[in-house]
This record gives sequence, C-alpha cells and structure tokens, in this order.
Amino acid sequence: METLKPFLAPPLNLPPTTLVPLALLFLLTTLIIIPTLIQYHRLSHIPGPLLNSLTSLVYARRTLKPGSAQYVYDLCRQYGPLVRVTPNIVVFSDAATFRYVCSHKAKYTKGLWFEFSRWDLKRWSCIAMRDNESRKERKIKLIPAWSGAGLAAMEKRVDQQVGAFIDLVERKYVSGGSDTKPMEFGHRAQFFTLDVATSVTFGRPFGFLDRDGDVNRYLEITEVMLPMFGVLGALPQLVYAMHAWPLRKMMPGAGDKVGFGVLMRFAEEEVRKRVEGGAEEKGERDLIRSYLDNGIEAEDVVQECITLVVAGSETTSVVLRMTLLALLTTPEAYRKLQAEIDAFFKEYDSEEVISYTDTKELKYLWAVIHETMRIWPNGAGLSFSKQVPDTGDTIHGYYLPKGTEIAQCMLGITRDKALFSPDVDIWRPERWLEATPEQHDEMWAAVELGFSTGKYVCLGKQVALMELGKWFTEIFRRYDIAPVNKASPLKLVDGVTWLSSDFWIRLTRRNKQV
Ligand code: HEM
Repeated sequence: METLKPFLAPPLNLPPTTLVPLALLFLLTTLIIIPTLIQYHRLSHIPGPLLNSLTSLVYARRTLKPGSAQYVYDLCRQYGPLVRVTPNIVVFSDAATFRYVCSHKAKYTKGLWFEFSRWDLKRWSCIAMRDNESRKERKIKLIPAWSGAGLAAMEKRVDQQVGAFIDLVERKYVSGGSDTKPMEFGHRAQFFTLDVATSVTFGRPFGFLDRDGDVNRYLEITEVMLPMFGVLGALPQLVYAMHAWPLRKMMPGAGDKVGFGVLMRFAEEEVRKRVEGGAEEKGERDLIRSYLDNGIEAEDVVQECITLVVAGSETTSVVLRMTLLALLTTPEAYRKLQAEIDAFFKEYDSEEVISYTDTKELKYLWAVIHETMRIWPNGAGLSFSKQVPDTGDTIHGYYLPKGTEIAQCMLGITRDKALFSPDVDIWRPERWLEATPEQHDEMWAAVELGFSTGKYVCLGKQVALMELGKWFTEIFRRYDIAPVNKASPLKLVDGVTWLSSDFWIRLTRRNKQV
C-alpha cells in the first residue's frame, strides 16, 4: 500500500475545480467518444461522408428540410454502389440488390424502423413483424383475400369511390365561363384513396368524399406525423424511447376522440361485429371475414385493418397528384392521353366505370402512370430498411456485419441511365412505348420495386393500380383540367414521400360529354 501511495495521492489532492472537468471528460470519453469510435470503426470500410459515419444527426437534420430524398440520391451518385448514410445505415441504388435483400432465400429481416408501425405493443400486423418465420406464417393467411373473388369485390369498391369522386365534382367543382370553383386536389386525392382503403377494409368508406372534408381530424393529425417518419428513418433507435413510458402514453390509442385513435377504435368495433355474427353487406365476404376465416386472431385482424388504411392511402394519392401535375405541365402528353381515352369510348360507350381489364388496352395511360412512378417513386426517403442477418453478408464487395441496416435509394433505381436512356430526369411517357417488349418488362420490373418485392411485396398493388387507371380514365373522359396557379401549380417537398400542398385545379365539363 505504501508503494501505491504516490500514484493514488495526487488526483485525490486535486481541487474540485480541476476534478469536475476531469470527471466530465472521463464521462464524455466513455459514454460518447469511445462508442462513437467503435461504431465508426464497424463500417469504416464503406464509403460515405465522414460526419455521417460518426453521427445519425447529420442525416436526421437533413430530413427536416426539403430535398432529403435528393440528398441520398446525390450521395449514391458521388460515392458509388454502397454508401454509408448514418453510422449504422448503408444505402444501395440498384434493383438487383433490392431483389436479393427482399428475396425469400436471403435471411435479412425487417429493420428497426418497422417497429414504428406497431400500433399495439402486444399485437402485430404483418408489416411490423420482423421475425421472418412469423411473418411468413401470417402473410400466407393474408394473401387469399387479395385474389379471385376478394379482388373482384375490391374492384367494385374502387368503382363506387370513383363514382363518389365524380359526384363530388358535379356537386361542388364544375367551373364554367367566369365562374371558377377551384378544387384543392392534394386533399381530394387523399379523400379518394382513404375512402377506397376504408371501403376495402371495412366494407364501407369513412366518407371523406361525401363530406368533402377531414373525418375526425384523421388527416390533420397524420399530416403532422408523416414528416416525423423521415427523422425516425435516420434514428430508428428512437423506437425504444417511444415504446417506453412516458412517451408511450403520448402515442395514439383507441380511447382518443380524434385522429388515428378513432381509426383504431373503429377497427376494433368492426372486427368485434364480425366475430359476434356477420356484419357484411348483403352476404358479401369482406376482407375482415376472410382474414378471420383464414385463422388470424381477432386482435391481430384489428392490427391488419389499421395497417391497410395507412399503407393504402398516402402512397396512392402521391401517384395521383404527381401524375396529374405531370400531365398539366406537359400539354403534348395531356392531349395524347385524352385522345386515347376518347378513341376507346367511341368504340365502347358505357356509363359504367371502366373495368381494370379494359384499362390495359390504354397503353398511353399506363405509360403515363409508370413514368410518374419512375420519376417520383414512393418511399424515396430512407424508410423500409432491412437488417443484415446474424451471418453477416457481402454486398458489392463490402462486408456488412450482422445488425447493419440496409436501405434502397429508389431514385437511384428508377433513374438508371442504362435502363431508362440518358434523359432519365425528364418525365417522358413515350419511353415506355418506344421500348421493346423485353426492355419494357425490365423497366417496369425496376419501377414496380416501389411496391417492394419478394417476401415484403405490397398486398394492395393491384388495388392501387386499379385506382390509378380507373380514376384517370373516368376523370379525363369527363373533364378538362387546368392548374389555377400557373407559376407554381403546387408546393412539393421530398422526404419520406412526396408531400404536397396548395395544388389548386379548375375542372370544366368537356364538350363531348359521356
Ligand atoms: C402506389 C401505391 C402503393 C405503394 C407504392 C405501396 C408500397 C408498399 C410497400 C413498399 C410495401 C412494403 C413495405 C415493406 O414491408 O418493406 C407495402 C406493403 C403493404 N401495402 Fe402497399 N403500396 C401502395 C398501395 C397500397 C394499397 C392501395 C393498399 C391497400 C388497399 C396497400 C396495402 C399494403 C399492405 C397491407 C402492405 C403490407 C404487406 C406485408 O406486410 O407484407 N398498399 N406497400
């Protein structure tokens, strides 16, 4: 002990003014600097900006400003096929890697981000399940509702909502001469997709179109929540805080009087009614009945219903808005689409909403929709990340240790010059018609990755395409549309998705009315 004294004594004799900063430095080093360096070192072989590799805050801050999708796309172009965007998230920008990561054979699991789609911490919807075996078991039980008779029933519901949209226009928004009745289309697109999603799920729409307004402040509250998903994409670890007390208390719940909680309560009641004895319209099997019959427990069906409304609304309304914007700003495409639709109805005159099968004959219509999904792909921000399995993996020659989160840069995939020709940044539907059948299939195979693929593929893909094909055919057949604000038709922000506001349009009845 005597021999140790000289070593122990000096620090103990230090005055508090020196001791406190020393203790703080020690804490800083052990709690922040060392973990940061260890984290940095784990993926230091992956290219990317140094600051991004040290802290998630760089990208998180970026998501709060417009242009975060473009930011990731620029990083991919600057750094190559694999880029480190945060200390634990790497991004690829090619279709082949996307297909591989989502394939059944690859053992990747869903990333931490998906924990945010858990509405009830005791129950799971398929989209939030991160364990591959459990989600496989659940998905097998979900799929049958989305084909055959189930899909045919959904098509009828889409038709009803296209009809409801036309009724709304006729009631309130037909302009003529000096009488302008402007419509804010951003919200009306959401009303349409929300009414389709709720009708497909619960057998009847929430009635956004009927009311021509928000229902129970659902949209108002989700609009506040959406940008948050961008930040959470950068900092998925925040999920642990959000799922714990006290933040957990602030999350939506079935007891809420407005917003998301109302949807939760509605889903609970609808499922309960089916369990207690059939609430379906005139004997039609609806989606809830099909899920229950396939052996999914009632509490889990509630979770699936909530997911469906969320997954099926904003996604499709983005494509509706951006397609309309592209058409309004490209007169040649607008005229061609209208001419194609007119020619079709010359041959086949009917008041009924066009069938999904018949829309397939409208080649230019699909070129327009595919081109929009290419230029403004859904999920352009850092969302939907997946996690590297326990074995680790090597992508583009870089080793990724287990637990690394990996995400796709959709803009990199859909703006690949080799696949889409050098004018990739231009919205030009003709490229789809100029392509050989093989090229066309390859191009669509890349763009449709916006619906994900493999074990994660979107269940509502056919419904979304139906909505888009039918809406444009029936609206362009009846009305002429012009933007109200010519200098700036809408305000657009790219983030976790393409958020827009103030998209004012003027609809007039076409001379040759059907
Ligand atoms: C353009 C429109 C749409 C796009 C781009 C889209 C995209 C996606 C993506 C990327 C996923 C997978 C996320 C992941 O797990 O990695 C997904 C899942 C899902 N989507 Fe869609 N979606 C669209 C429309 C719809 C519609 C209209 C519905 C329903 C009416 C729907 C229902 C679902 C459901 C239920 C899932 C979960 C599937 C699962 O858990 O495996 N989606 N969607």
